[in-house]
Amino acid sequence: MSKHVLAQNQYGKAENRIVTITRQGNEGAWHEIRDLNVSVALRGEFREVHLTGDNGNCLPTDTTKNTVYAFAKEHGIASPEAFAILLAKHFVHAQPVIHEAQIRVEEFAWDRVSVPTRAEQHSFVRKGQEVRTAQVTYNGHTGQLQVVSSLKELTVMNSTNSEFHGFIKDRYTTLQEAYDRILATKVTARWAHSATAAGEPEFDWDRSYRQVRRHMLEAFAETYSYSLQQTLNAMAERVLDNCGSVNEVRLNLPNKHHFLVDLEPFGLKNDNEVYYAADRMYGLIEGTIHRDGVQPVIATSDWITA
Ligand SMILES: O=c1[nH]c(=O)c2[nH]c(=O)[nH]c2[nH]1
Repeated sequence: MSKHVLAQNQYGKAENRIVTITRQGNEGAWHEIRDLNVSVALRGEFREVHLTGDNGNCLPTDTTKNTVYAFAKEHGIASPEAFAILLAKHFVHAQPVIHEAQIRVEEFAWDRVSVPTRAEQHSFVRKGQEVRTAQVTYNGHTGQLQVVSSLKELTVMNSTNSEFHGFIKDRYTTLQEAYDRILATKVTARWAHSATAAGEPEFDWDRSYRQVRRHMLEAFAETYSYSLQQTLNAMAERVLDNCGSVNEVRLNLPNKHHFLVDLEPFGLKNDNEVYYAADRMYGLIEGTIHRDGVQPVIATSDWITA
């Protein structure tokens, strides 16, 4: 007889990151997305599992994860609550040893990028304001005034119009070529203003910020992308083409990978609908684009993380 008591216990797979795309309208060009973080906790007859090593009552956490992704395909995600109810009932009804299931869902909300083109059908910006910053350096000897504006934490996604193929293949390459993938990134952008703009007493900094932000978003949404590097260049060029006061743009773009979940083992076909949103590792694409003849001033050594 043990002198210790196994009290409350529960287990399951936590933080299943899942993104779904539902295609509607004309040729499925109108995309609806849902972006969830789903955690499963099962309670029931798990004494043996803890005390003797007999796993006869143990539904693997891996299975709970697979169920989340398979249910997204089979039933869709109507709402966090509806999806959680489906899952909770499934676990309890499917396995007599499971008496209670608790499903926790976080949903990340997205707005459409509003652009005057059809890109709004598949381009999204995550809800919540980005962080705006400014760095001003004034040299008393030279009188030089340097203004670098920036934004960070601006997360964007294109649910189509992104491909990646034709890359180098060496003996370590396993990446498959992609002809329709999700392209998502959390933008950190810094841009340096010309000395003329910086010295202008009436310069409208708020307006300038809004313009730069809008042009970057529009370029992200409207660029049919063959790499995040190409999108980076397009975003910076759009700003330089439209914002006369900006001389230089530096972008740090983590490639927030979304992997198509293999649903074949469950007899389900994944038609680019259900994705696993990985938060690590991530590709990190960085670069500076400046006007010809201008000396770049923005630091290239900052440590940016996704
Ligand atoms: O847009 C991309 N650029 C890359 O350099 C790269 N490398 C990779 O594995 N995936 C991607 N995607």
